[in-house]
Amino acid sequence: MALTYQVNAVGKLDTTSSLNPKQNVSMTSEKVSVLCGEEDEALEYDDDEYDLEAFSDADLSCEDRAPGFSDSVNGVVKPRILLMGLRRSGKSSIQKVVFHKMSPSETLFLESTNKICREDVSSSSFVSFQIWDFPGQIDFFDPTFDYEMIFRGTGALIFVIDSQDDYVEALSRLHLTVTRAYKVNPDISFEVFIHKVDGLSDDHKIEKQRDIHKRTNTDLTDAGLEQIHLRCRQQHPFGSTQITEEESFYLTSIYDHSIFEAFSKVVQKLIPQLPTLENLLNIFISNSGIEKAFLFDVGSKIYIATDSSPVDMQTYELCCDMIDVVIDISCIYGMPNTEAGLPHDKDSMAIIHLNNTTVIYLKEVTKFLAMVCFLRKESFARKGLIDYNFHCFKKAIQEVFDVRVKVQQSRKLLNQRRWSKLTLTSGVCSSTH
Ligand SMILES: Nc1nc2c(ncn2[C@@H]2O[C@H](COP(=O)(O)OP(=O)(O)OP(=O)(O)O)[C@@H](O)[C@H]2O)c(=O)[nH]1
Repeated sequence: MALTYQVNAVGKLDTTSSLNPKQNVSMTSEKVSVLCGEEDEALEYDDDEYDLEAFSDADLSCEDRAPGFSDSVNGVVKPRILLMGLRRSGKSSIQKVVFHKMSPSETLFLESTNKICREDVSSSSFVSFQIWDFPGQIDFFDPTFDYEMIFRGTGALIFVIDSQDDYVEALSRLHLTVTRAYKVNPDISFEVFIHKVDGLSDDHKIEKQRDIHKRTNTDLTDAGLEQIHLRCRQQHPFGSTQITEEESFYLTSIYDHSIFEAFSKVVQKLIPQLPTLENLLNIFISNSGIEKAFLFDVGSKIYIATDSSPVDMQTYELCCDMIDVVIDISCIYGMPNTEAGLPHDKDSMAIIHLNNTTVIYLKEVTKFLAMVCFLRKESFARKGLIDYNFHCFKKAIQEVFDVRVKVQQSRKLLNQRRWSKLTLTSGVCSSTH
């Protein structure tokens, strides 16, 4: 997919004119690749669905180890993220809003999922995983549901709880899911989305979060599984919410940015290069007079890394708004007759001056990643220095990519060798029979 749009949006944004986060421009082109039978055979479909029974040995043989970003059958690295929860808790809506740019109001018309929907999200080299959306009524005791196979290859399990409903049943289902999954794969990162919080007051939200957090961990301790302690978000003493490293409970809604921010944290936990990226961002901001920098996957508005200073929701929301502005402007005024895809290319950049002397600076890093920085107007006077440091940062990121590609290639080669050895041995066996 060639990206030939050019975006050089430079303008002033008044913070009082807030942008509607629900007006997203459709611009991603996600693909679904289905691994079928043979090792290197990957078919591509647009959104497909699979029966529980369809998870045959072929799938199992594909990913029967704990996944990493460097693990897969055809050499492409795809950790699994499972979306589980009771019926109508909002699983499909989350997936559609975050990865398909569906407007939240359209999710009202989504039909209930009755099969597992599996999708590849491969928008950048760093953001590359599979999402499996499970139907609400899944039964662990159903013999056709091979949960061992599913959990064995899973990186993160997101359990969605409808906060507007009674959550007693959801908590017992969460407990069952976590205990089963942990037994099969203790490396899974468990994430709980306390969802649909748009209908709750701030006090009510915090109260529910505390209650769910407490009950979940009490149930786990009672079951002798205190080692799976799920952590809660820290509330800053001055009211703002700070995002902590190890949290597992997120207050989410598809009607604001909370769902994107929560997904960002889930995805970050699956990126092995995260400390390197964070370190590079720290070096970059400290040498450039920048206050905060994010590395964004432009298509999904997931931030894959930021420097080590705390993130507050307002800053994150401003970044999302800026990306929307850039994409909207480039969709309207970008080069015509280009292929469908991200209207974002290597020359993309945008500068927004807020009326409180803050400048937000967006610059392309790779064709799918962009850096969004916050800095004071005075620091922006040294734009030349910032651009030079950014150039060095970009080079360093490229090196991280290169190392990853090399590791992937050598793993693929190793797999192929093992595979040919195996077929050779079985060929020798059958010929001696
Ligand atoms: N208020 C509110 N409603 C939401 C939110 N997310 C989803 N919904 C609504 O919840 C309903 C159920 O959403 P789905 O995404 O179909 O739920 P699901 O968990 O996939 O349901 P099953 O496929 O039956 O398992 C829809 O009407 C959505 O519009 C949210 O954040 N806030």
